[in-house]
Amino acid sequence: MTDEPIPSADADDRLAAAVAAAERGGAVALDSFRSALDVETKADGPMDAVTAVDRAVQERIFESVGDAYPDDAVVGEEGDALKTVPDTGAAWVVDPIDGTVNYAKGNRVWMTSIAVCRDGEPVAAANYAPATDDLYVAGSGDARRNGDPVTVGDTADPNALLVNPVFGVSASHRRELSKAVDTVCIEFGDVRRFGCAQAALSGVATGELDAVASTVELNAWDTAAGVHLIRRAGGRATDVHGDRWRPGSTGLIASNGEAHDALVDAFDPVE
Ligand SMILES: O=P(O)(O)OC[C@H]1O[C@](O)(COP(=O)(O)O)[C@@H](O)[C@@H]1O
Ligand SMILES: [Mg+2]
Repeated sequence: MTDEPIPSADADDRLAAAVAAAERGGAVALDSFRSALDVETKADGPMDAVTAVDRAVQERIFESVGDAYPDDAVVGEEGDALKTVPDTGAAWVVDPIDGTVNYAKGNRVWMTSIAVCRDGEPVAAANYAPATDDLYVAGSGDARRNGDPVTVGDTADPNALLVNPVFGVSASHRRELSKAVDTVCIEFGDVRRFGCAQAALSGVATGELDAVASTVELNAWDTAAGVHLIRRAGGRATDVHGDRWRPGSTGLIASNGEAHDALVDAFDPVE
C-alpha cells in the first residue's frame, strides 16, 4: 500500500493539544453562529467568503497552539499566516471555519479543523463541528467520532458509491467541477456536496459517504485533517493519478478503499 498513515511518536501528545485548540476555537465560532455578520469575499470570488469570526477563531487557535508548542510552524487559511506545509518538522494546519458560506447562512455544516503534520504528512487530526457537537479525532490509533471508533464503509459497487466533489468554490475551478459532477453521475451512484470539505472527508471516515474527489489541488487546511481521519479509519487517500496524497498533491481521491482504482481511473485526466 502507498497510503498507510505515517507513524509519529509525538502524534498523540499533539493530538490532545489539537483537540483542546479545536474546541476553544469552535466555541468562539459557535458564540456568533446565526447572528448578523458582515460577510466579505476574498480573491476567488463571491463564494470565497470570510468573516471577522473566521479571523477571531484562527487567532484563538494560534494562541492555544503557540502556548503548547511555540517552536512548531503554524499554517492557517486567514490573513498572512503561512499557507503551505513545510517539508520538515512539525506543523499545524488550521481552518478556523471550513464552510464559511454555510456558517454565514445559518446552515450547521461547518467545521473547525486542525491537522498536525510531521515532515509534510498529516499525523494527527481534530475536526470539530460545533453546531452539531460532533468531534472527529485521530492520532496514531483508531479514528473516533465523539469517542467511539469509526471505520470507512464497505460499498464496493461503483454504481452504488456516494461521491462528494469537494472543490469548485473558485470561479477558475467551475469547469473542472462540472466535469467531475458529470463523471459521478455517469460512472458512480450519486453526488453529494456539503460546502465543507472537512465534513465530507469526516463522512468518508465514518462510512456516511464512500468517496471525496477533487481534480484540482486543494489547500492543506481543507484536506490534511480529513485525509488522516480516513487513513486511520481504514480508507485510502491518493492524488488524482493514484499516488500517495500529501499536502500539495494534484487533486485528491479519498475513499473507503473498495473501489479506489475505479475512482482514480474515472477522475485521472491522463487516459
Ligand atoms: O475549489 P476551491 O476554490 O478550492 O474551493 C473548495 C473549498 O471551499 C470550501 O468548500 C469552503 O472553504 P472555506 O469555507 O474554509 O473557505 C472547502 O471546504 C473546499 O475545499
Ligand atoms: Mg475556512
